[in-house]
Amino acid sequence: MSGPDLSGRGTRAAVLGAGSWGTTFAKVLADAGCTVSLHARRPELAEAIAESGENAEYLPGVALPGALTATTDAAEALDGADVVVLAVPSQSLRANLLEWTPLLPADATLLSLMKGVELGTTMRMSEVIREVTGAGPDRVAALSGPNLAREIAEEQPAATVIACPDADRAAALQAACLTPYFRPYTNQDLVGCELGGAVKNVIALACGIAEGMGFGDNTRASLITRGLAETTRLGVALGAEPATFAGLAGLGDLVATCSSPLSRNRTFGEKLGRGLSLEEVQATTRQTAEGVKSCRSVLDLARAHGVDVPVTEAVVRVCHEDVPAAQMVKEIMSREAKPE
Ligand SMILES: NC(=O)C1=CN([C@@H]2O[C@H](COP(=O)(O)OP(=O)(O)OC[C@H]3O[C@@H](n4cnc5c(N)ncnc54)[C@H](O)[C@@H]3O)[C@@H](O)[C@H]2O)C=CC1
Ligand SMILES: O=C(CO)COP(=O)(O)O
Repeated sequence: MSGPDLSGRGTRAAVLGAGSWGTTFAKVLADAGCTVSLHARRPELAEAIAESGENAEYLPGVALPGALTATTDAAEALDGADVVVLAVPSQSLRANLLEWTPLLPADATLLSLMKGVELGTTMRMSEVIREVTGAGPDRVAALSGPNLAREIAEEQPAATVIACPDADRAAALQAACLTPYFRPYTNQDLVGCELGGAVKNVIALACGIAEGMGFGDNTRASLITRGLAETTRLGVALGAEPATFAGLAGLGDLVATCSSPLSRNRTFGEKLGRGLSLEEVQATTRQTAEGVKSCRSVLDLARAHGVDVPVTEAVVRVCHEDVPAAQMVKEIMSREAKPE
């Protein structure tokens, strides 16, 4: 086995980022038997979590387990950690990691929960992690799947994928977060799992826009299916396994996110579809809708590899080029007719 044994009790995990998903996944790890330190940026949030056993800002009403503590001190959170979980917005990962890298335990597994592609570099999150920390490929993993935080925090059953090129490391992570309500599968296709997660946010924005315009289930199903086709094309061009996109990190996450009112990306799109401007929608939410920024890096990545991604292109035009949603629909529906 190439990594440390993380299975069962005794695993120490640091979760960096105390938003919706970081807090929820910290609870999953604690429920699976790990000792968990959750790092929050703001002292008042860490204090409130410590005092009330609840992250009232992001997950009101969810009782957090006793094995979970919260701190604003990154060194304290990372001290002796076997697993370091990264759960900040994708575009802030690099800056955060520059600060945290000197504190990382030497052989800790670095697990990304993030679903985005870095603007400017078009790097996936695992690539940013490796570049900033210098960690080898066997130490860096990603978790992705149909995992709307609120549902998992309420212990509604869900499955997910842990992707790592090192199968032993993936299996150890699987054991560290397996609970009666959370079922992780392993996969060695890191590229496919990360891309599935990042691109589905863009497709969910498109589905939200369609919903906001008053369109129904046929439109959503068409966007999901053609969105999956373009995600798969891009993934395969980058070396991913096509089968990954039929799995939990592909179709599974796409269906959940494109259909759920809990999705921040879908909800963001819905407001755009109702006619609000990007700035107006941004003013209504503090939480991260990754697709709003990542649509541009996904498009850059696709162009760099000569891959056609019409749904992503349409989302970029509505979000960043002031193209009205109705015009976007006209453009997408008048593309050249072709075989499926
Ligand atoms: N919420 C969900 O249901 C799920 C989210 N994800 C992914 O997990 C990642 C984190 O998402 P959430 O926890 O939902 O986000 P969130 O918006 O709820 O929380 C983000 C956290 O990062 C912290 N942070 C650190 N540096 C920051 C900076 N420079 N700017 C803004 N915030 C900063 C914030 O204080 C906050 O605690 C995203 O990539 C998202 O796509 C993945 C699966 C499910
Ligand atoms: O990734 C998610 C579900 O798997 C969460 O989606 P949102 O970021 O759109 O809320």
